[in-house]
Parts: sequence; C-alpha cells; structure tokens
Amino acid sequence: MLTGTEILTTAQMRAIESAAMASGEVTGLQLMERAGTAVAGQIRLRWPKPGRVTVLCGPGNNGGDGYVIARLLHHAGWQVRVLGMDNSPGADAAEVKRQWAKIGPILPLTEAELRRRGESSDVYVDAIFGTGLTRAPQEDIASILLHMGGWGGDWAYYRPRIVSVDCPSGLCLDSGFFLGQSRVAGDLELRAVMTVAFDSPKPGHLLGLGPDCCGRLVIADIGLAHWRVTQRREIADGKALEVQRPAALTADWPIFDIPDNRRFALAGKKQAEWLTKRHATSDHKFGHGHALVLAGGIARGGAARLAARAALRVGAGLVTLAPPRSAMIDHGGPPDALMRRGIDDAATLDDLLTDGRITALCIGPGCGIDRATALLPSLLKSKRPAVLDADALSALAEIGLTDLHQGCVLTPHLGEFARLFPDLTERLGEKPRTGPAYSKLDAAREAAARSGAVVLLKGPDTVIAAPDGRAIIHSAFDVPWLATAGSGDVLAGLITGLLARGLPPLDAAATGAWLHAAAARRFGPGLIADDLPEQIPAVFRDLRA
Ligand SMILES: NC(=O)C1=CN([C@@H]2O[C@H](COP(=O)(O)OP(=O)(O)OC[C@H]3O[C@@H](n4cnc5c(N)ncnc54)[C@H](O)[C@@H]3O)[C@@H](O)[C@H]2O)[C@@H](O)CC1
Ligand SMILES: [K+]
Repeated sequence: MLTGTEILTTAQMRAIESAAMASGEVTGLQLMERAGTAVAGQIRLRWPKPGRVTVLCGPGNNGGDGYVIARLLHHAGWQVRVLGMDNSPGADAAEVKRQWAKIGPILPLTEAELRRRGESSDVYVDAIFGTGLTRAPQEDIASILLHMGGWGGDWAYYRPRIVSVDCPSGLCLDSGFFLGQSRVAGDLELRAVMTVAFDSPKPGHLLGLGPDCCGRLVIADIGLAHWRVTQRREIADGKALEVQRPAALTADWPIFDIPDNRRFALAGKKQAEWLTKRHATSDHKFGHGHALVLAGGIARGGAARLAARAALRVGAGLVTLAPPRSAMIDHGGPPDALMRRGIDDAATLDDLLTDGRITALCIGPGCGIDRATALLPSLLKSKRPAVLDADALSALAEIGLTDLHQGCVLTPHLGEFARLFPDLTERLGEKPRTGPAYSKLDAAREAAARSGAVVLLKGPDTVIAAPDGRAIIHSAFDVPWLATAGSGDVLAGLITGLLARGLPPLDAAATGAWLHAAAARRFGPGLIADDLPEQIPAVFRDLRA
C-alpha cells in the first residue's frame, strides 16, 4: 500500500518522546523549548504586530510549553499576562516556570482572574492540558474552559483568538471528544483559531469535534523524526495509521503546515494519481475490470444507477446493472454505456458468477432488504471483491457476519453500523469520562477485526479499517454539502469500480472516499448526488495537470 501521513496515538507519542530522551541526544527541556518556540513563532507569523497576550498554563508539560511561549513573546515585545497553577510540576516545566517568574508574575488560573475588567487580550494561549489529559477537568479549570468555550459558538462572527498548544484543552487527543462532555457539538467546547501540535497529528485532531475545535492545525517539527521512524517498528500494536486531508486548503480548517516543507502524502490521492497515469496491462475493456451492480425492483432504480454510473466514471471497463427481470424497463435510463442483465434469484446469480471476468460486485443501493437477503449468500460464496452498502447492510444484520471475507468492503453510516455492531455503537455513544476515550477509530477497527472485512464508517470524519488493524482517517469537514441523498450510493459505486480495476479493498475504499470528497469540493455547494460522478473526469484531469 502506498503510504500516507502517519498519525500517532498519545501513547505512541509518549513512547517516541521517551525514546528520544533516553538516547541522551535531546533533553525534555530542549523538546519543551522547541515546542514553545514553534508556538510563539506561529503566533508572531500570524500576528506580526506585538499586542496583548494572556497565557493560561496548566499543571504539567503543556503548561511548561506555555511558560516558554510567555517568555519568548515577552522578548518579542508582547505585553504578556500569565495565569498559572500553584503546583509542583515535573522538572522541565518547573525550570521554565522559574525562568518566567524572573520576568513577570504568575496570576491564579481562575475564571475571575481571566475575566478581570480591563485585562482583555488580543490573543489567549491555551496551554492548560495536552496529551496528558486523563479525566474531565474539574472546578476552577472546568469553569475557565466552559467560559472560554462560550466565546466561540458556530454562529459567533468574532472568535477571540485562542491559540491552543497541542490541542484545545479538555479534548481527548485519541478520540476527538471532550472528556466529561457530550459527544455532540454544543456551544461550550473550546474553539481555537489555531492549534499548534507537535511532530504528527493525533486521532483527536481529525475525528469527532477535533477538526472544528482545533481551527487551523499546524504540525510543528520538534526534531523527533528519527525516533518516530525507529519506534514505528516497535510501537506495541505495530499498526500504522494514515491520514488524508482535503487537497484544497480552506482557512481555519485543518491544514498541515510542515516547517521543513515535507509534503504530506495522501493515501487516497496518491492512488488516484497512480490510476490516472498507470498503463493498463491490456487495452481491452476487460483489462479494466467488470463491475456488477445488483439493482432492486420497480421504482427503486435511481440508487443502483448512481452507483453504476460512478463505477463507470472511475474507470471500470464494463459495468452491468442487474435488476430483477420484471423491473428491467424501469432501469432502462441512461447512461447508455451500462449493460443490463436480469437477475431474479440466487441461482441466476450463481450462474453469472461462473464468469471469472466479473471482478467486483456491489449490492445494497436501492436493492431492497428481501432481495439483498436472498442474493447475499451467493455473492459472498463467490469470494469476489464486493461492496456491501445500504439494504445489504440491513440484510447482513439479519443473516450475520459469518461469510464475510477479506475482499468485502462494508460502507455503513452510523445508523447502519449500530444495527451491525450494537455493542460498539453503545460504547461510542457513552459520555467520555476518562482518556483515552473510545473513538470512531477504535470502533471501526474492532468491527473490521470482528467481521473480517474492510469497514468504512462514514461521516465527515470517515474511518476506514482493515481486519489486520491498518486504518485510515479521511477528514472532509470542508464539504458539508456532500451530505445529500444518493451521495452514499455514489461512494459505493466508486469503490466498486476501483475494486473492479484491481485495487485491494483498503486502497479502493480510501481512494473512493478521497475521490468522492474531491468531486464534491470541485462542484461546490448546490451539489446533488447526480453531479458527483460527472466531476470525476475533472478530478482526474486536475491530478494529471
Ligand atoms: N513529553 C515531552 O517530551 C514533551 C511534551 N510536550 C508537552 O507536554 C504535553 C504533555 O504533558 P503532560 O504529560 O505533563 O500532560 P499535560 O500537561 O497535558 O497534563 C497535565 C497534567 O495534568 C494531570 N491531569 C490530567 N487530567 C487532569 C484533570 N482533569 N485535572 C487536573 N489534572 C489533570 C496529568 O496527570 C498531567 O500530569 C504535551 O501535550 C505537550 O504540550 C512538549 O513540551 C514537547 C515535549
Ligand atoms: K492545550
């Protein structure tokens, strides 16, 4: 598989930091100095004219970064006010706290102090909690965070400039949820205009409420790459994660600014590029695969035709639409490039699947649950790569997961996922109280391991997981207009077309998700699902340019 950008859990990040410090080549204090320097540098880049800044420092090393930032901004001419805690932090944070104390006072970290009249600031640096958050904030800190959360709801046209160090405090960086708060967005999550995190993105920057609350995400290199590479082989579960991001960057949505100008490789995008350039092993249409899309009865044609059209557009050599014979007339609409074949029952499907040139199947969109239930056993028995979507997922919830195989891609939204994996959904719905909180990534991985299939769990934060533990996060919070009727049918068709062309299931799912969002991004608001397949040629053309 082509590699994308690695993301690290908080435990993995700690392991890398420990390895770096144990090597004797770098100290914790140096890392803290680099982290603080990166944040102060980003603040000065964004707001070159020194102003008034309040730095809120928590009890641990995140707070330590805050004291470094306070000192550096002070030396750069900013008027700095520091709010901190009366605790004994670790040696590194204690040292930078001492250094700050020689420059200025440390006022109490309380809501009253934060709100003191006449003390408003141009920028607030949130260095309260980072990767060390283990439980919901309490008392004074909870009320500060709640107060700052109230500064920036969705409809606030002026967001005070909160810059978060590593993450908005209270956010669990493994799950993207705020500990002690509901998983649904409210008005009280702390929303930063910019978050500067270190070395690699964490799952919480990309999942759940993270993308909205982090604001612009800057990943600062603090010199840990060497240990990341060596530790990668040793990371306990050995499972690399990858991340994709929108190609078109929009302000205040996740952006990865890499100080050393490394390019972030995008798993799905790289594969899409490869698809546009690859030399087919054969110029014959069968060299590009043959996808079979099982359709439903009368008046259910649209969904399957959307999927079939997407499979054609993504480059499957042939696509056959297979409704029951009685509904053939209803499925006669465009595109004319589609072939049609009536399939009434499992025996006819068995017959058809003796043709080895059919390289991928799609079942679910507009299929009807009864028909999906009747045809699924034949489809699964054929061991052919297949996308199971919509009605096929409901059917699967009835007949069980036992016959799934590695060539299957399940594409549930959260509701369908709940029918298939009720226990995982229940865990995903619980209020997160302790970190690391159970995440969408955990749920998708468990579902893939349990079912033996690739699971693509939809949403603006789509998670794609394979049974062997590999996982990909595809964040597309910038295209809310993709949530439109029929959009999922198109995604199923894109993945089917890519499977038909021979992509392995995890790659096909990741590339399909990437193309799907890229098509929506290229069209813009006002999109209906019919527009999506029509954008695919333009997306491919852009990739070739
Ligand atoms: N470890 C390192 O080498 C580096 C760490 N860095 C910074 O250090 C941060 C991690 O530091 P820490 O591990 O000290 O953790 P944090 O500073 O994120 O957490 C602070 C401390 O608060 C305690 N705590 C957790 N939840 C709490 C709650 N609800 N109420 C009260 N106390 C709570 C924890 O036990 C922890 O000791 C990173 O996010 C990053 O900002 C950077 O300086 C770069 C280098
Ligand atoms: K923070």
